Amino acid sequence: MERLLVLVRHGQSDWNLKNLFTGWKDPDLTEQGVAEAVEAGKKLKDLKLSFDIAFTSDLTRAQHTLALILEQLGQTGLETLKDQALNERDYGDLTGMNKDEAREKFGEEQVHVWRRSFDVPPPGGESLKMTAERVLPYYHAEILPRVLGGERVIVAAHGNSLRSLVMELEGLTPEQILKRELATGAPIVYRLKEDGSIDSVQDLTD
Ligand SMILES: O=C(O)[C@@H](CO)OP(=O)(O)O
Repeated sequence: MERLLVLVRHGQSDWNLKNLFTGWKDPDLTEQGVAEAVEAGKKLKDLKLSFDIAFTSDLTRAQHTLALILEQLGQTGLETLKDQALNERDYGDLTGMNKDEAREKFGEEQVHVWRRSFDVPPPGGESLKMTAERVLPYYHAEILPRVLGGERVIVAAHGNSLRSLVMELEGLTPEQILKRELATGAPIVYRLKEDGSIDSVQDLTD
């Protein structure tokens, strides 16, 4: 049995381009983001992958990325489950703020802690730990059983919701996940063992 799980972060969004904290805000993809999603679809097609079910968040940039990938695969209309459990981490009061301006205002170190520490939430928002506390129960209840049951699964979501999933899958420590960045539009292809641990991983980042 194949037990295929592909994770892909959405392509560049309008707010990625403008360098704004995005979180639960809902900007669409830029032209470059569209191109990245199409490229992701082509890479999966080159590997001759196809899927039985897709999961995505409640946010446009992830849904749009998934739609463009499925188009490349000739799988438009694939059964897709959308859930806000897979949304980006909520950036709270930082949402909409320019990341460079935030560094000037609060200091480089503080902003880095808010962006990449495991358990320090940005003011009014979610830490990676809090994000994991909603992503992982959803993963274990809805996604993993499908993979273990032999359905080929693709998940299109966000930098931090996927980092929390990668942390669990790859067994990374809070220190290791701090340094793990996910590129926009770069699929990671996992094949899992019967117990849900990783059999093989192929990162399709250029
Ligand atoms: O703004 C955001 O929502 C995220 C993802 O783009 O940013 P960061 O890289 O700071 O986690």
